[in-house]
Amino acid sequence: YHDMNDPRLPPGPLKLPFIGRIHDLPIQLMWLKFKEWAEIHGKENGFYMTDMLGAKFLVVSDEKVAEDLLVKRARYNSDRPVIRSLFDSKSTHGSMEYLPLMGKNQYWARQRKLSHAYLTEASNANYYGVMYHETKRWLARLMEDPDSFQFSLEDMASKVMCQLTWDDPSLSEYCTKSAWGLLTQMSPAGPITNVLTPLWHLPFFMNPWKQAERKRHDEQQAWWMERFLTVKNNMAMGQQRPCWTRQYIEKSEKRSNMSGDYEASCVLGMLALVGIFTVAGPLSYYLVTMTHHPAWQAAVQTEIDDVCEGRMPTLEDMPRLPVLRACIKETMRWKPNVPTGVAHETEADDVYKGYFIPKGTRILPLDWAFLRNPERYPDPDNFRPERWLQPGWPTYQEPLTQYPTIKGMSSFGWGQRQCLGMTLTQDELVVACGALSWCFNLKPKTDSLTGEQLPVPLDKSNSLLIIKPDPFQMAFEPRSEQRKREALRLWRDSEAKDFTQRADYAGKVAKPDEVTSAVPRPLSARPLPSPSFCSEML
Ligand code: HEM
Repeated sequence: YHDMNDPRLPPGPLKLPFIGRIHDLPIQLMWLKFKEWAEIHGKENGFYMTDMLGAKFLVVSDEKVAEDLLVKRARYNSDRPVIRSLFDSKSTHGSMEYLPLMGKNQYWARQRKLSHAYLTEASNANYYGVMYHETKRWLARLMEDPDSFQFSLEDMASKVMCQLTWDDPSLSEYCTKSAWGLLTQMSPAGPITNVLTPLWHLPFFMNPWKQAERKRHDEQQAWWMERFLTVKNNMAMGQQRPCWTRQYIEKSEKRSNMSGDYEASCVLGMLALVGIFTVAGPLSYYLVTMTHHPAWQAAVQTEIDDVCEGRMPTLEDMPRLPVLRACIKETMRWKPNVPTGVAHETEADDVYKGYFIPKGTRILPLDWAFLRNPERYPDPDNFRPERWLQPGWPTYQEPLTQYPTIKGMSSFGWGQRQCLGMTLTQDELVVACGALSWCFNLKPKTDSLTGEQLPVPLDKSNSLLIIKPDPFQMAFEPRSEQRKREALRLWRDSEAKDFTQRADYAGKVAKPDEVTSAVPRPLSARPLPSPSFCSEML
């Protein structure tokens, strides 16, 4: 630790021997502290260095610096740091499991290529209509059971991913739980072993963290494999409709360089997981911002009514809905859901602006700081969608048929590791937020006892890598009886059509009385998947 305060290194808060600067870094809402330090130590350069238990962090608070380091110097700044509480998070030893966490290795290169191709193809095929179907289901659920909106919102995002990946929306609840398990396990605010990393190395028999992770990991891998094999079996029987897994088995199995079913089941499973909380985050914050800004809500509603003349908006309407896009984008700017950004790790010693950046440094592109830069975003602490709509604001861009777009936002990361889900996110948010504003007035809820409005908190969230607001209550008021009836009709029609199409595919005839309710039935107990086939992996 002798070089921790070495003057050749970028400046930063004074570090203590061994622990560096961990003692006053709160694990809760840590991006606030990171930005506070940026205002002191990174003011001049747009970056500063800190040290946590021997790991060096270069915290970047200026987008220009992120561009220099993560885009222009991407060749050696695109690795990932190891996540202690996962087994082989970087796939250094061939586990091949978590694409977004992989080191810059052969598995990452081929899985990224495949994921990119599938996401592009799905978007060209309009995601097979899945987003409309699931959005209509969600509207119906919100009418039947508005108080469960936080559950049904995540479930909607999960159903979209489960359908795209395996053509089976009934998997959504399990998939969300599985995604939550991985998200907590990989976050600094998750298991203590991500911060006090030496604890992870206790022997297995006396190591509760390793034991718990073994169980989580094995169940997840077994489930991914079970999903993969189910699609394969269905295909053999001629009963599998299009989805990414079928596409892989049909077209990519031979052509892609995947090592076999295990790797394929992982890249597909991971794709399903990664699209749940990422999309659910901005969607939850859209509810928050709309309840707090009724005037903007009204502006979105007016725009939708003018453009769509009473129909629910579709992706074809997107060019003519700039106010909706501005409110979505401003929501993501105001309440970013990956506020710390995702770290890259450097693979070579470097010198930047005269400072030494040693190999193995973790570069943290601090999205919270980028999005609150007052020069680029005047009045950064307030929700101001007009910054995307009116000339004179630094972020204004024409034509409004194309801009604002969330694609390319700093929130999606940088360079060779930039997010692959930007188009999917934009499309899903436009469809879902558009449908919400078409159907409901989003309002605070009134307490039935006191008659007072219940607060919708602005700053209460968890502190995982991908955050979401803490549970709160709000009201979904259909904009009119007629809109309510129309939304319910849309769902009934969509559900009946989906049922018939599935039944036709399976060679059966649909019976209308088998059509299910929008409110989920309790999940039957799932049989625990067997972990045996993959336990020898690690
Ligand atoms: C608002 C929504 C989302 C946000 C804010 C977001 C953010 C990010 C960020 C910050 C990264 C890391 C970038 C970097 O290291 O520089 C990332 C990577 C990734 N994202 Fe997203 N994401 C979102 C939605 C999605 C969706 C819907 C999908 C796919 C279905 C997706 C797939 C991926 C993948 C596969 C990677 C890994 C790329 C790599 O490591 O090479 N993301 N995302």
